Amino acid sequence: MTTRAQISEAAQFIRENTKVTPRIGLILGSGLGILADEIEDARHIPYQDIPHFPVSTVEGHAGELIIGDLEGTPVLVMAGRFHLYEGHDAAKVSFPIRVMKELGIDYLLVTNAAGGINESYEAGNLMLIKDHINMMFRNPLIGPNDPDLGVRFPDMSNAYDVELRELAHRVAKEQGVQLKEGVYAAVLGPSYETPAEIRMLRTLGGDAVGMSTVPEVIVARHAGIRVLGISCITNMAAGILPQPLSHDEVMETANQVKGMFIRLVKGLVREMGA
Ligand SMILES: O=P(O)(O)O[C@@H]1C[C@H](O)[C@@H](CO)O1
Ligand SMILES: Nc1nc2[nH]cnc2c(=O)[nH]1
Repeated sequence: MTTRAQISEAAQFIRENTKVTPRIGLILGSGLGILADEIEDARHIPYQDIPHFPVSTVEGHAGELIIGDLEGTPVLVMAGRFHLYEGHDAAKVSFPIRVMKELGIDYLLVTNAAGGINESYEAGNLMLIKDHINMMFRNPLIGPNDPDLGVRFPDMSNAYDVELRELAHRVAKEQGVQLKEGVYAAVLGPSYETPAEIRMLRTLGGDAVGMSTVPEVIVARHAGIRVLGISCITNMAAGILPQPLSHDEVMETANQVKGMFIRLVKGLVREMGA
């Protein structure tokens, strides 16, 4: 159970370690941490130093908060995120979003590595998240609701902000970047899906599958933060291609598309921060 005292303690620690007031929060998914190198006047704060923060345990997740300037906008970047499959509960995984809200962040740009379910996708595509399907059977809002943090039953009908999505399509078009748009299905992991599970998720309307993002987005919407989500399709989901899935492939593909990913995110931050 996250308390306001824990949120305030973490936020106060971060304030003491930077003079920047961030406007946009970014979460960098597996293999996408390279964007952290683009932050100017960066202040690096390891997660283990921040009160009540978990620490990252997954390869491809650096495990530090970076606060600084990106394209003229003060940002707070999570270089490395937390996952349910690491053993954290959904409230713990999404605790950083509570802290971002306390620090005054209005926008969350969440990214992840995901498997492509939609067979028109291919590894290396970027997908704008238009909606999600929560197949984690977990919810970060379980338990007593603190009305100062948000309502008991938050609306999720525009979880992935339609205006921000229009902005993303405009920026991608200007950059000549192909940007798919689809539904992100979230599962617990850490095992990848069986081919039968991928067929099920396709039937349910999923275009991509991952193991994160949903707890963070639910808390962001509870807190009134506007959300934009981008999946890097790092592999085709199980059963589509005659090859096994691996985290190495996930990180290799993310590395191959990092230039396009960084350019798009910088363009988005420039527009969102304007
Ligand atoms: O943190 P994200 O969702 O980007 O990482 C994805 C999901 C798993 O953590 C990992 C599996 O390869 O990639
Ligand atoms: N669940 C899941 N997460 C991923 N992250 C990157 N690729 C995949 C995948 O195929 N399935």
